[in-house]
Amino acid sequence: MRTVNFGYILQVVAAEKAEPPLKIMISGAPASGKGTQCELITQKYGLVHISAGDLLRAEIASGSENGKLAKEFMEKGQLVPDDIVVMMVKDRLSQTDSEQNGWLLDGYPRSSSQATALKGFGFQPDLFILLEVPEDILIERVVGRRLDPVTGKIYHLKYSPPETEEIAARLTQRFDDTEDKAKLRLKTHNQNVSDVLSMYDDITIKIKGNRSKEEVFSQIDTALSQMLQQRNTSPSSLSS
Ligand SMILES: Nc1ncnc2c1ncn2[C@@H]1O[C@H](COP(=O)(O)OP(=O)(O)O)[C@@H](O)[C@H]1O
Repeated sequence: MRTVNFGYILQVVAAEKAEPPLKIMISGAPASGKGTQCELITQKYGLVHISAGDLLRAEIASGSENGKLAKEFMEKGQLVPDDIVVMMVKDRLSQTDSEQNGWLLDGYPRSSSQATALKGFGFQPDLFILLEVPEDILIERVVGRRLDPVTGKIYHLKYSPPETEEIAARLTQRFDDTEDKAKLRLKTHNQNVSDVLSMYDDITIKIKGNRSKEEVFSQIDTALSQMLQQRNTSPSSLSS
């Protein structure tokens, strides 16, 4: 008589019942707090953080032709052409870790054509987070922003200074974090944000970003945990 492997069957059933992982987009003007909030969100929810800006900086560091071309646009605070950015992001979203753990897409889409392209590949977010911060605060944040190349942690010389002298000594500044370049990036953001929002207006939450990082995260955390709760009590999960 064949023995039934109930353990395997339970695993299959559990896998089928498992909720699909969260898919989140976070958007906002330069220095609106996307990177800082992504650190906190990924720590708590285990999503894969995919930053279009980081992918582009890695491309520049690799010395590739695309990287060289991308840097020309980034130096001017302009959007890097879709034919470079779209495939980079689509390929990263398609990787197993993003599919299994869910993704937190940072700084993409930045135009309606990018949003349409991603939708064409079958990527649709559950939630679109827009961080909103007054422009004068943004400029002050950009010029004081520093990065720790060892940990990837983001600091601000005035608002979030490094914990030790050792960290302070190794901090770097992004080549596009000057006041002039920040104003160009801000102009680019303002030119595109309403087109992008119109693509996700039914799943968008707007969050005031001019508060402590903890207060901003608390509002995002509430939205994400409510979303997970709704999923677990939604008719589909009850019936399945
Ligand atoms: N989705 C995108 N499409 C085109 N260019 C992008 C995109 N995301 C980032 N970039 C380029 O990289 C630069 C840095 O982006 P990012 O690291 O997200 O910083 P920030 O959001 O603070 O401007 C942008 O100014 C732009 O030139």
